[in-house]
Amino acid sequence: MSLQPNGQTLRIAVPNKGSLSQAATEMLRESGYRQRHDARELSVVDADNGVEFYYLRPRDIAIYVGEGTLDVGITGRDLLLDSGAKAEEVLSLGFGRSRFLFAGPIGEFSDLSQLAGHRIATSYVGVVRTFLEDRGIDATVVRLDGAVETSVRLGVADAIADVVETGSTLRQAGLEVFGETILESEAVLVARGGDVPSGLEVFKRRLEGVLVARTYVMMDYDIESANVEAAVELTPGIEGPTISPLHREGWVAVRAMVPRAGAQRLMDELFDIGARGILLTDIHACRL
Ligand SMILES: Nc1ncnc2c1ncn2[C@@H]1O[C@H](COP(=O)(O)OP(=O)(O)OP(=O)(O)O)[C@@H](O)[C@H]1O
Ligand SMILES: O=P(O)(O)OC[C@H]1O[C@H](OP(=O)(O)OP(=O)(O)O)[C@H](O)[C@@H]1O
Ligand SMILES: [Mg+2]
Repeated sequence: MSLQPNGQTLRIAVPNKGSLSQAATEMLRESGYRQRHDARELSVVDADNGVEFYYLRPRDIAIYVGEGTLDVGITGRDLLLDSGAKAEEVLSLGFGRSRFLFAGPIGEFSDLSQLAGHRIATSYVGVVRTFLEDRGIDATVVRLDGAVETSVRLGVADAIADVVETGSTLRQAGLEVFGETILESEAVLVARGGDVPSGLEVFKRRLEGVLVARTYVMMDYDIESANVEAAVELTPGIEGPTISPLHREGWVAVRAMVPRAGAQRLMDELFDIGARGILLTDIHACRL
């Protein structure tokens, strides 16, 4: 078994179900790790990489990591904050994005101060209590496990605080958002505060490699040497673009990583200043 430098396996918690589960598993696969093929598997040992994955409820993951039972985990920022666990965010992972907001029956609430004396249903009691306390709003928090939007119609609560992605669940329930956003969430890598478990740096670097590979593409083009400075301003790359001689007098080949977003517009601009043979290719993995 290939182990971490101190001979230990890095133990990693991964969401077993819900919104984060599939994307987390895909990201780990892209990072070169073995993942489960059957949703009933509880853990997977990847001996070649010296890691072990435990598939757990995303809500519980920060608790396992905070207690030190597991070394690192993937969960939602909102779930991490709600848990109150002694775990900290070490990397944001760019998927599972959501907003956490208050909502009430259409036309009934317009300002957060109106929540005073009312009942607010939520599955995120920790986040909501802290938010209300910080603003000195005295309201009753009703803990529900899910389907929070229905609670208002059934008379269990006057307003809700919940995860909103597209907003379609709120609309269906006849509710509307009011007040400021409580928090913006996405999937994050969490570790125990203060500790740097052996193997975490390698694991984190692999995930960062996937994030970069998803965010950037590789651009190649040929251009006359006279125009290369203008072209390089458009494609500065990360460290600096690679410029190689072409077997054609007065021309060079340029290679640079560019952000995926806007890459087509960049190709148009490069063409306009004389670049030709402009190619865009995906990056599968990288270490910067
Ligand atoms: N549409 C969404 N609904 C719920 N959670 C979402 C959504 N989009 C992103 N998330 C994020 O996923 C995490 C919640 O995942 P969790 O598995 O606990 O709930 P779920 O996806 O609602 O699953 P469940 O079927 O158990 O209710 C949070 O970090 C939340 O911000
Ligand atoms: O803004 P939307 O795109 O509509 O997504 C948000 C809804 O999705 C989740 O519910 P889920 O389907 O997980 O059911 P649950 O309430 O039982 O957790 C979340 O709790 C919201 O209700
Ligand atoms: Mg849910």
